[in-house]
Amino acid sequence: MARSLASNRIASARLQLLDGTVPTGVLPEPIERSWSRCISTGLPADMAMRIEPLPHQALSEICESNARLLHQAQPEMENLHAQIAGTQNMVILTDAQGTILHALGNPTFVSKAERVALQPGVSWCEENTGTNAIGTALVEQTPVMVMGEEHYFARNAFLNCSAAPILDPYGKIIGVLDISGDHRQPQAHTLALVRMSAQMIENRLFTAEFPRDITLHFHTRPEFVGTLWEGIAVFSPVGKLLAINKNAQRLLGLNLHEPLTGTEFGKLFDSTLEALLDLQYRTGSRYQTLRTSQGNPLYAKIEADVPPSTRKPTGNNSAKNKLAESAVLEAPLDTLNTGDPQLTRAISALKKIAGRDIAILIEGETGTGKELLAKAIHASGPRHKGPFVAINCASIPEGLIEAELFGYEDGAFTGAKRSGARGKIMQAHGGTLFLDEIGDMPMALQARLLRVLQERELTPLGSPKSLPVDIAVISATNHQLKSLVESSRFREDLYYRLNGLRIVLPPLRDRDDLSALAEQILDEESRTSVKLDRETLALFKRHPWPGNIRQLRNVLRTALAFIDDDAVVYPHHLPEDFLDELRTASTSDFPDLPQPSLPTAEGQLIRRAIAEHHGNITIAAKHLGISRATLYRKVKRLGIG
Ligand SMILES: Nc1ncnc2c1ncn2[C@@H]1O[C@H](COP(=O)(O)OP(=O)(O)OP(=O)(O)O)[C@@H](O)[C@H]1O
Repeated sequence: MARSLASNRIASARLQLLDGTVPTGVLPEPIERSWSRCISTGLPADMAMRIEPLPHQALSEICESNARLLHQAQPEMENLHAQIAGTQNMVILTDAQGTILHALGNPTFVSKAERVALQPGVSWCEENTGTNAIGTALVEQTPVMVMGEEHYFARNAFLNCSAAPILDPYGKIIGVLDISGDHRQPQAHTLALVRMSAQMIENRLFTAEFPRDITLHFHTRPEFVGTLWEGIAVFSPVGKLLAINKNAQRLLGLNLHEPLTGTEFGKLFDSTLEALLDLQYRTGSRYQTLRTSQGNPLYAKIEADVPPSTRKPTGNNSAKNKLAESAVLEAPLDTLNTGDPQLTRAISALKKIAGRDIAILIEGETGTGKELLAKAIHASGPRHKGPFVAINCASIPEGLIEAELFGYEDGAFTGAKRSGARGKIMQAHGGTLFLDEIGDMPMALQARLLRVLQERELTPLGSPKSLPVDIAVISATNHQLKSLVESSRFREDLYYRLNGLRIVLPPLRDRDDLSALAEQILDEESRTSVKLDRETLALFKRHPWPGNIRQLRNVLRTALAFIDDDAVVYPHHLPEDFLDELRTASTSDFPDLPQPSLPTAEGQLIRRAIAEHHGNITIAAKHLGISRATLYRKVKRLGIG
């Protein structure tokens, strides 16, 4: 019904178009503007267009001058193509003039004559081809979707197209990524997919452009650093901005159209580049926290070609102190209290012992927020100006964990850095050491750790001297540590040392505050106010949530990419994995669950997560907030090799 109303509206709009006028308020705004532009340039809407691809030589020259774009776009196009394989769609890349450089997919959905339009060398600029996603995205400088008869020329009505401009690191449009397909297919998620892939290409262009400068990857949430949503800014060694991506401009609250090149680091952040690099040098960590010039917290990964060991700390103490103060930015304990009674009790117990250096042990399933809680405890206590140093005992190879924790002296073992290294325990001096997945710490190290905790001093590998160390210890585990003690896999004496106060974080399925938690996450994830539909909340309440709050965050983040103008998350916005898990968990309760529809943005995220974690499915699954089994199933279904 809605469909036929829409097609009646567009049919009558087309009749007016043939009379040379554009109806107002009938078409989406970018289409209306584009039709008006086409009319004002005298393009006749009923013109019988001839498609003339560029001759081979001219196309080769254009491809050569766009080699950088082609090189960085190709892998993302292949990813995208793998996801839409089997649907009637093509992935297309054009240059900044709208000329097709590369197209993937077999356009069997169109006639031979129409196929010509989708091949390399054909121009889709608005001036020649009228309203179309590629040309209109170039003029509007924003992602655009053009459906069937919204195309200015009737001969292009066989297509539904979604296109997003691709910007170079200096903010200039250098091309367009587009998915074009059969106009009879639903296109609900295509624009989001294209937008995400264009962003990935932009991030690749960034990294490739500045291999030898100082690059900051940052976000307001630590887990977003290194993802599609991260902000990237590149600085010269003297702290002048060389380039910045759109995400970074948004995160820093900057005007997207203002020229920014040359801006001083200190104008964008509440610190100097020198101080940040010093902090990296002193802590030995590329991951640092800092604030925007308006005081908003950010998490950053620093990529500097200057090896930290060759840098000397500057004597600029005020800048250093300013940064050290801003190094702890976690939410205080109260913000984690969203109304679950078990958590309320835990937070009240934690407040009572604040500042008493009682070792805290946090138990809870994966993704229940153990690390977030540890950071909040640190931020709420008297050590909050000191460092918070986290170490994941499960992810460091057994042979390296000792050196990581205790540090080593110059030449302690082959392959060690000549200058030696401070271990994580020493890095946490004056602050908090967070031992994540403590249950996986090898037995031999448990004895050494126990000694440090008892004697409050440590001896680096290869050193004859002990050094005093002042740390608060918080540990966390997905297991019940007591049962590891009972099966002799964890030392009892260490267990009691670590367990001054035991906090058990409830799994999400048992929490009473799911709705409040989801709202809080939506507030954090979205710049505008977004609501959960009643049915969505009902589905949430029935879901087993094996990935807990991490999974909830990922589900909401994906859904946000797909929501419509009414800013409400409906069940059909939810990702496939979530619905799959729900179907498995409650087949009879929800016969109306949205049916699977490939492609979704999930495939994209999964590929990225697997690549980023070098094929490690366990860590990729954790990063995505889904179980290993679900990830394997998904990988198989999407044919991700
Ligand atoms: N109370 C909360 N409010 C909002 N987001 C939360 C909350 N607790 C956890 N999260 C989010 O869930 C994700 C996982 O949190 P965290 O890393 O602290 O969990 P964890 O229990 O330490 O996980 P793991 O055991 O797998 O290391 C993060 O994205 C975090 O931001």
